[in-house]
Amino acid sequence: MHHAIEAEGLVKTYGKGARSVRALDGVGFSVPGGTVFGLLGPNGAGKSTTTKILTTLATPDSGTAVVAGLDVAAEPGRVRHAIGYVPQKPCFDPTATGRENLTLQGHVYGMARADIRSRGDQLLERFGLAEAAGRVTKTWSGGMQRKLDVALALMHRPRVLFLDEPTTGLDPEARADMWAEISGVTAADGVTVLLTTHYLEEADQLADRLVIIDRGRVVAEGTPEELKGGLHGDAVQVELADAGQQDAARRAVGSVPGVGEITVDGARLHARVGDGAATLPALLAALEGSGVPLAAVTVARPSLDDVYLRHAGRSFHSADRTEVAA
Ligand SMILES: Nc1ncnc2c1ncn2[C@@H]1O[C@H](COP(=O)(O)OP(=O)(O)OP(=O)(O)O)[C@@H](O)[C@H]1O
Repeated sequence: MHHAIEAEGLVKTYGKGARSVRALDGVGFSVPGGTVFGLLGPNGAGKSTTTKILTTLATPDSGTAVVAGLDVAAEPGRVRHAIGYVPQKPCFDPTATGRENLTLQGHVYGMARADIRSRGDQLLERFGLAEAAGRVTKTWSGGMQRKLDVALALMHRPRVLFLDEPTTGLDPEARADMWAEISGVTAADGVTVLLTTHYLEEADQLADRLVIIDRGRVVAEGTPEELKGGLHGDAVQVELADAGQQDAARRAVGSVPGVGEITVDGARLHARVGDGAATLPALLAALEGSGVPLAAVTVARPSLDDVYLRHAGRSFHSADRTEVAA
C-alpha cells in the first residue's frame, strides 16, 4: 500500500548534559494514504516533537521521515508545499476577516488570483463559514476560529494535513462539529490526516489507525478496534477509600479466580476479568473480607485507556497529571 508518511527511528533530544530531555526515543510508524492516523499520548509524550519533524520545523538527531513521497531532510521546501499544518496555537490574523485570511494564505502559496477566490469560496462554504466571511475573525466563536485554521491549512490543496490537538479548548458541541469536519476532509479531498490528541475518545472516533506514544516511544499500534480487541474480557476499576490500603486491595483482588493484570495507581486499582458481571460479587466479597474500604467500583468494556494502561503500566490520565505536575 502507498504510504503518505513513513517515519523510522526518530530520536530527538532537547538541551545538553544533565538537563537534557529525550523527547523522542526511536519513534517509527507508517500512515496509509487517504486515512486519518492518530498520534495519541499524554502531555509531554512527544507528539508535537514528532509533528514538528514531519512538518520540517525541527530536525531529528537521527532517524528518517518521508512525507508525501519526499524526504523531509533532503527536500524540506517541497514537503512544505505538499502539506498543511494546523499548530496547537491559532495561526490566523485576528484583525483580518475570514476571507482576507484565506486570500493572504493563497498568496503565500503563490496561487493564482482566480483560484484563490474559488478555493476560498469552496472552503468557506464547506466549513459553514460563508456567512461570517466578511467579519473580522477576532469576533468569531472558538469553534469557527478553529475551523478557519483548518481551512487555511487546506487552501493550497495539500496531500497531507497535520492537526496538532485540533479540539483542545473547544466546548463539546464545537468538538463534535470539528470531528465531523476532520472526517470529511479525507472523504472529500482524499487528504491524509495525521492528528495528535490526548483525548482517547477523539482517537477512538476519528483515527483509522493510531499509535500510542509514551515517553518518546511507540508503545502500541493498530486500529482502535484491534487495540481494544487485544484486551480480552472486561476492565474492573476499584477506587479505594484509602490509598494506603493498596497492598491489601491487590492481595484481595488477586485471590479471586479469573482476575488478572492487576495494576495499582494511587487509590485506583485496575484489573481484567473474563466476565465482569459474574466475577464482581466474589471480588467485592474478597475486598470486604480483607477490610479494605471502597469508594467506588466500575466494570467496563475495554477502552483505549485500558490499552494505554497495559502498554505504559499507568493510566492515561495519571500520566497526563504527572506531566502537568512536572
Ligand atoms: N523546545 C524544547 N526545549 C526543551 N524541551 C522540550 C522542548 N520541546 C519539548 N520539550 C520536551 O520534550 C518532551 C516532549 O514534548 P512534546 O511537546 O513533543 O510532547 P507532546 O506529546 O506534544 O505534549 P503536549 O500534549 O503537551 O503538547 C517533553 O518532556 C517536553 O517538555
